Amino acid sequence: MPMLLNPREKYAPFQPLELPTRQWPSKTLKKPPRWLSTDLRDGNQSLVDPMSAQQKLQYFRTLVSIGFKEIEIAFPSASSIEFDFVRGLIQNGEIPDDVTIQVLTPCREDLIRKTIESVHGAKKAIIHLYNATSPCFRRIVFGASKEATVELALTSTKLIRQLTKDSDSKTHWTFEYSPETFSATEPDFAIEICSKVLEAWDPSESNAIIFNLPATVEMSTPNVYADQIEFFHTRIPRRAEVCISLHAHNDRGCAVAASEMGQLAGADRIEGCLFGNGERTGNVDLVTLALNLYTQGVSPNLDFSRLHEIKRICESCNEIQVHPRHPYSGELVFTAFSGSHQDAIKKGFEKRKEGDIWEMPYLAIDPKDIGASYEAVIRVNSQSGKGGISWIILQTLHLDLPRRLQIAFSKVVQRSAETLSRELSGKEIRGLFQREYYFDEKIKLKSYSFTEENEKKNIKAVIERKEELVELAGQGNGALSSLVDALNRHFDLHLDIREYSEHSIGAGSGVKAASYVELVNGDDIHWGVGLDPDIVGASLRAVISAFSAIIGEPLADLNLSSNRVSGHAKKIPGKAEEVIAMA
Ligand SMILES: CC(=O)SCCNC(=O)CCNC(=O)[C@H](O)C(C)(C)COP(=O)(O)OP(=O)(O)OC[C@H]1O[C@@H](n2cnc3c(N)ncnc32)[C@H](O)[C@@H]1OP(=O)(O)O
Ligand SMILES: CC(C)C(=O)C(=O)O
Ligand SMILES: [Mg+2]
Repeated sequence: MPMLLNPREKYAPFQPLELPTRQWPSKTLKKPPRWLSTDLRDGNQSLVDPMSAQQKLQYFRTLVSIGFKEIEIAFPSASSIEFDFVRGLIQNGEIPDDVTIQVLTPCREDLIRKTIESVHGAKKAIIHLYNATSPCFRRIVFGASKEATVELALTSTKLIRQLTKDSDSKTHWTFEYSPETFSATEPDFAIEICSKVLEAWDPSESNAIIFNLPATVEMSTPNVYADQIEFFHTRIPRRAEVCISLHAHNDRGCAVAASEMGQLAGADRIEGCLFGNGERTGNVDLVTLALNLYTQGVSPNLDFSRLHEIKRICESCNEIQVHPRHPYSGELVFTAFSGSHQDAIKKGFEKRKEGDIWEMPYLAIDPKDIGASYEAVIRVNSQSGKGGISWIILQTLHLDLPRRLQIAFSKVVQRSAETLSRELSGKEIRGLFQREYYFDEKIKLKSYSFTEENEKKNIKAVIERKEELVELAGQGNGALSSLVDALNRHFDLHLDIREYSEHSIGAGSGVKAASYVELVNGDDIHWGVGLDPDIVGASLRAVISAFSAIIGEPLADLNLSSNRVSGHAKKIPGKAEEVIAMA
């Protein structure tokens, strides 16, 4: 039997550079970077089927509407689709004056010429040149020495300079150079090659050269990348004429952290893709980076206030779905199913006043800032508790349930969720509530009147069930107790009120009263809910609602004069499925 190699023995640890002078760990992010979207280049080149021209155009317009001012639109020498797309944008006047397009080229003369030809007539363009600089690539991919690697970059830079800023073209040219595989390149060599490219291009402060320092593959922990960036930032000559750009891939899942730490370490610009699309595990997610800034009180200068729509467009163009747990944009990221989370969020919303600093249990940002409603925040399944369930009732029916009613109703919902083994929708929960507490209005309060006698209230009421009218009469200290007395006398019951509360719904002429009554009849306990424009009417209806549940059967089927209704209150008549089907 051959011995299995322990995979650990296959890998050598990445050697971080020594940087005892590092400053970045004690810094914080205070301003947004320059953003570049490479969705239409790095994102596009990694798709199973690259986007059609139509899809690229839709994507481009979306990026512009978000507010991107620098957009890498293509690798023009790759295919006629890419080349023609660039031409189309320019010729059809699709590029706003404040947007600069960027195109990528390798260090090959024919491909450089084709790339520059593609942007002919553009008002502003960034020509982005790359060659790999790490020992692994020099040795394995190019078979090239350091000198040859520098020479390749220099020859290409000079050619680009000659064809662009030294030409009589009217385009405003910016140059970007990427030492591809920077994250695996010797830091001194990265400085050496970039310094030579810098001299060859000879930028100015007003039109800086962009050095894009990619973590083409993430090699180590994000702090190691940040050290590499700070090393570069503090040693590259003519720093004022240099823009340091980051281009982090996500092989180890740390691209966001690496890009944030890289900014602390001195970077000015970020390249990435929406929702983290891009080669392999993707480029850094620009949505996450931008919205992370919001949570620190920094405006990213990108508009994600309609994130759902942006996501839909990207999913259709990339033909890749955004994961439901993806930060900020995933379908489930603002949703709490579990009881204690729901309870905390409900309390957070109750205590929050308009204009307060956002301080919400479990919610990093206000869903409204990305165009999401609060409806998805609380969803109910068998792990949910009273807090979340009563929040849904408050949001949808405007009923602010008393605590003991919350507990009672959450048991009803819990049973349904367990029976169905799935989430219940808001509509289903509303249906259960109406079914349980309005009792389908099987027994209705038709009319009532009061007279006073010796500080007591006498009630005469008529209730109806299936067109049968029943006249009741009773006496009590108040309206509720007189109706309870009338029901007890007529149906030979021992009803008593254990708890009562009320509140108004709405304001002005449309105001309504909501009343909640907990009735006890021996072992049977049930809540009733009443709604009426009048507070007394709402209270009486709440009593009838609880009474209906306690007797648990249609009124006509009772032996009205003698039989006590026995057994427990009827909570959910029939199976949960039937109730939900009725809701
Ligand atoms: C990290 C990145 O994302 S870099 C961007 C990668 N994007 C793409 O590759 C998408 C578009 N690419 C293409 O359409 C094609 O690869 C082309 C048109 C550029 C070149 O196609 P081909 O000529 O068929 O070559 P191929 O695709 O095999 O490319 C590899 C060759 O380019 C060389 N090469 C790779 N990178 C570079 C570079 N930056 N500069 C110069 N040459 C390079 C390789 O060493 C290899 O050379 P060899 O053929 O002498 O061994
Ligand atoms: C071309 C470069 C910037 C690149 O995409 C990478 O290194 O990941
Ligand atoms: Mg890349």
